[in-house]
Amino acid sequence: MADVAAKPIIELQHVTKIYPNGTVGLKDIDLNINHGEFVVIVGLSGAGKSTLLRAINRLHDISKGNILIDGESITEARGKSLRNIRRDIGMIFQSFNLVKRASVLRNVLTGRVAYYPAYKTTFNLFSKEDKQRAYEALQRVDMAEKVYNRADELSGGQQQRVSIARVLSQAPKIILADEPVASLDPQTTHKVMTDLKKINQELGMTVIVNLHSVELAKEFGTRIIGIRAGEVVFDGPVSETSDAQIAEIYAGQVEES
Ligand SMILES: Nc1ncnc2c1ncn2[C@@H]1O[C@H](COP(=O)(O)OP(=O)(O)OP(=O)(O)O)[C@@H](O)[C@H]1O
Repeated sequence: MADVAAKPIIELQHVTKIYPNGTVGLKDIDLNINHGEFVVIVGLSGAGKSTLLRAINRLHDISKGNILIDGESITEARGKSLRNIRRDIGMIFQSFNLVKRASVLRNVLTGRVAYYPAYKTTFNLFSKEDKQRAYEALQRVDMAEKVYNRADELSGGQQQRVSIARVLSQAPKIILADEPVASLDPQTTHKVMTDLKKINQELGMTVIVNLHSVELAKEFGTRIIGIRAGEVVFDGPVSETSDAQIAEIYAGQVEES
């Protein structure tokens, strides 16, 4: 049992991503992320943070290397096994990616589609259990009273919380959040980050969040990974990370103190 618990949930082995136009997105990245971690990825715009998250769930194919999810290669997976691995990975986007004209409930239920054959989701044949599950996910982010509202009637922060509920209804092992608070005001930002933290602590889901704000990274993360020009330039526990180290991620230089 101890061995199973010790196995990382995500393993990146020599991962390189080169875009078709020749831009190097990721350069020979080796990284292990353990079950239950709350990892924050920081770095300048263009450093490769989104590329890294999109490589993990294979929204982007990588050019070299291998990525294992819970011991299984998502890089090599095809068909049903790829779908099954992807079901274990939920994604939260800066722009929420809700179906704006659909109800909140309908949006959250789409988190279940990977569990159904296509025809059932086309005809809205979600089970009673899944509707209950969707409602509970909305309760967890304090959005249950909006269950029948249309998504486009909600504020940005509310839409992001609905997108978190959608991920929860998917019941993944991993949540990837790509700049989830970049377009939100400070108060709403706090609420969304607190929801993610609670989900991590109470449900044990592994969370990886890309953030621009170092302050938020220090407040919510337990581990900081710094990316610069497609490379990991820092990796350490938040509690032991100094401001000078963070400055180095951004500037490429250690500040003298
Ligand atoms: N589809 C693409 N084709 C070519 N180059 C791309 C593509 N997507 C990203 N890039 C490039 O890859 C590098 C990493 O981009 P990425 O979006 O991962 O950075 P980021 O750290 O997430 O930045 P931001 O914080 O602005 O979102 C950048 O140089 C970017 O211009």
